[in-house]
Amino acid sequence: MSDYTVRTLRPDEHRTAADLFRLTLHHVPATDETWRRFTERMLQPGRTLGAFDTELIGTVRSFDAEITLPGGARAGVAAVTGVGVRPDRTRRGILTELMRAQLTDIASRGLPFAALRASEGVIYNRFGYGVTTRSRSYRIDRRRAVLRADVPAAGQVELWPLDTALERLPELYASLPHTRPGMMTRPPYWWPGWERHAREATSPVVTAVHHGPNGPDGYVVYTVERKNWNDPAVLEVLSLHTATGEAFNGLWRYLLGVDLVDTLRAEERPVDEPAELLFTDLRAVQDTGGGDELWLRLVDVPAALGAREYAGEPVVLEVVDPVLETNSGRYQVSPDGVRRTGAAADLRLGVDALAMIYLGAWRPSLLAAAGRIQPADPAVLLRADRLFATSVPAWCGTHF
Ligand SMILES: CC(=O)SCCNC(=O)CCNC(=O)[C@H](O)C(C)(C)COP(=O)(O)OP(=O)(O)OC[C@H]1O[C@@H](n2cnc3c(N)ncnc32)[C@H](O)[C@@H]1OP(=O)(O)O
Repeated sequence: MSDYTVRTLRPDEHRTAADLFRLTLHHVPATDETWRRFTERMLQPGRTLGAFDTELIGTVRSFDAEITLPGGARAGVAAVTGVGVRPDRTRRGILTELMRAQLTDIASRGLPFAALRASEGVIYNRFGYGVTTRSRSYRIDRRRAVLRADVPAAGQVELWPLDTALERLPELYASLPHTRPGMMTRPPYWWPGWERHAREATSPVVTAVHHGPNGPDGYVVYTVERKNWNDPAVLEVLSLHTATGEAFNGLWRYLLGVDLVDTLRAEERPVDEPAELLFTDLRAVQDTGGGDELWLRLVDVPAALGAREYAGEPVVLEVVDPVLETNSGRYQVSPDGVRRTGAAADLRLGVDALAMIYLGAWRPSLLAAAGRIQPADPAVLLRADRLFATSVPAWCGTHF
């Protein structure tokens, strides 16, 4: 029996919730101006929940977007963020109640997925989220980064002043193809966060747009940190999205030509991004890290399983969902479709492990070896690996 209640917040309660979230991240509250210009515009009405005892002690929120699936279809996803419980009320089940209420609400609105970026790796598995995309970070030493003569040069790069970028980037981003599973649309609730970052940054946030034969086909947003006259300067790629290889090459060619830069850094990039292929010395590019990027939750398991493409032979999954129990059951998954079945299960797995194989980030056989999936017979794992394989590694590329 809990001594608190959970409910959807009214708009006049949103600011208190946003400040509570900031407190849990050890940030100061939003100023009146930041609240009015940016934060308030990031909150989709009806999507912020609060937990109360005598006052607000915990909160979660989301906004609606779409995510790209293997095969190219897009499906609705609740982009979950703003998760925080007041430090004097943690570890007594408040997040658990908020997550249960939020997932029930997302399910009732017919969205098959929820997704988030996790502040810590231990929080979200228990609520059915699993790591579904992974990323790579790298650094380019500009002195060693000599472009190969055979890298095609095509198109033009043009800088957009910040006001132009704020006006035109949403449309440009929306026009670029989602070339990887995991990529997400950026609805109007996403852009004020970007604007805030760009306007409040201490170094200029620059947008360079590549123009190909049919108009803009890619862009990069970057900033250069150079504290003192003699300090080494680092160019940081904040966002890079391209429709074509020409746009990718053209934007890197441009970035390497930016003056007064010693190192270029790109974080949370696709694991197979071919940056080193551009250079005479492929060691000009050095990996600096990587890790989990997007966490996915299949909220409506049959709808979610049925929305992606598969290859190979059918496999029967027995899915266990401790939070949204109607998802639990057996599903036959095959290239011809997905249906509930009474047949014996080939694989038994939690809904969080299902998220880990769903976009191809992990092969089922690897999760089985680690004890996260239980096969009825090890021979089925090859079939399952083939069934869930994707032609290109998943990547999201949108922070929220
Ligand atoms: C998508 C995003 O917004 S990411 C941002 C997440 N927010 C933060 O990191 C802010 C700081 N942290 C917090 O506000 C809180 O600690 C939260 C929200 C992470 C957790 O809230 P709580 O109310 O303490 O979680 P709750 O009590 O429901 O925990 C449920 C279980 O998860 C465990 N757990 C929760 N958070 C953590 C954690 N950070 N580390 C280890 N275990 C944790 C609890 O121990 C508990 O385990 P049990 O069921 O075995 O007892």
